[in-house]
Amino acid sequence: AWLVWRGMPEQVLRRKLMHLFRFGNLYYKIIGYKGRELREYPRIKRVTRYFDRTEAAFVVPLGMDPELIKKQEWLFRQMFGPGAELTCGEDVKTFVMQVYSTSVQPFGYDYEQIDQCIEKLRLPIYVGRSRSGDVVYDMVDHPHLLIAGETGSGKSVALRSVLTTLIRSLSDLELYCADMKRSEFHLFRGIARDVVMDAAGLHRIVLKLRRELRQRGDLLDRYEVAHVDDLPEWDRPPYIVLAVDEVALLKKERDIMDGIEEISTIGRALGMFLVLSMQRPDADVLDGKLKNNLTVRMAFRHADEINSRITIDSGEAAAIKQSEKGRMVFKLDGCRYVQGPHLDLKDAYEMLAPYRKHSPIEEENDDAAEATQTPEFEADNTVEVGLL
Ligand SMILES: Nc1ncnc2c1ncn2[C@@H]1O[C@H](COP(=O)(O)OP(=O)(O)OP(=O)(O)O)[C@@H](O)[C@H]1O
Repeated sequence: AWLVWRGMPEQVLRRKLMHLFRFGNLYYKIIGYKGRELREYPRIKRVTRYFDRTEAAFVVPLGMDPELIKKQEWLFRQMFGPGAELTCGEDVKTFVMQVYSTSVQPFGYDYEQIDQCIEKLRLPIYVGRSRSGDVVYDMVDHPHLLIAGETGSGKSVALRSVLTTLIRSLSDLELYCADMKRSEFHLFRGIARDVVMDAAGLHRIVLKLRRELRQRGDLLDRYEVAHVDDLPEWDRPPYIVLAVDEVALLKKERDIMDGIEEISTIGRALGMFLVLSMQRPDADVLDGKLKNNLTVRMAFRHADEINSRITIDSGEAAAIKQSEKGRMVFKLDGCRYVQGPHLDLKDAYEMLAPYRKHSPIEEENDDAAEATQTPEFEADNTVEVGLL
């Protein structure tokens, strides 16, 4: 009977969890009599089995830093497999670990189903499906997204689906797209305010957005509020999203990178958000402030653990198989495996057709005409100097 009891899934999970606490050094140390070290491990409150998952709740001992558990959450996936998800309760000391037996298969972008998930969000990002269900978040609460992964891992498809969802759900969104690879953002011509394919174009956009930041700052000051959402409706500016594909190519463009860093620092309260993508996470580009401000990360397959650590502070994105297209480690309040929706270019064109004001070809001609005129940023600089 004892052997049968020991072999029960609940007991196995309890033992494994205790094992993990011991080997991961997850305990509270007390120095006892004659300097002897006493260890108090987290207490497993319950283990429950459901048809699709097993759930364990544990409480950290009084005095133990819960961050220790959060920092080592990769250990839980190492021990229980990619189906393990760890969440922290509201009382800060209780954690719930769920181990799913089901796996997530690739799936297509289904806008009806996505619409249901994002109903109440102001600036909705549909990430995809994890084993526990659809993953969505509000960009207003979690600004600035970084998408990284090696070539062919699914970054462009993710960018396409994220921007398509935003366009479809906000009628007054101001979208700016910069495509350093010149391969993806033609889809948004005629919809976005501006679509540029080179550093000079992006420089112009960044100057414009920096000016907009200052104007919005003055507006908040005038109304004495802390966020654009608190402004009266008639004077509330729309949200702005700047999407840059392959931002690592801009690392030598100091002016542009400074502008992007400024948006990442003060953009949240002013309603300006970033979506940046890069193939190889570059420590020079992601160093310091910018990396800290890109609070949400989608890490598709990375070439090696070092790269993966730059993106998500853990080596897990290197463990995604090459065949697992669209699979990512999604980092927001911890990490979890998520499968992104597949949206191919033709479907995206059809889906966005009603939002297109004029054809991409017409816009290309407009751009060419604009390029022959005085660049906007030069004119703007003159006005600013005049004002000063
Ligand atoms: N979510 C997904 N589900 C299923 N297949 C996907 C998904 N995302 C991408 N793929 C497949 O992977 C291929 C490559 O994807 P994608 O073009 O997004 O890669 P990438 O990371 O942008 O590569 P590169 O950096 O070279 O442009 C796509 O053509 C598609 O077939």
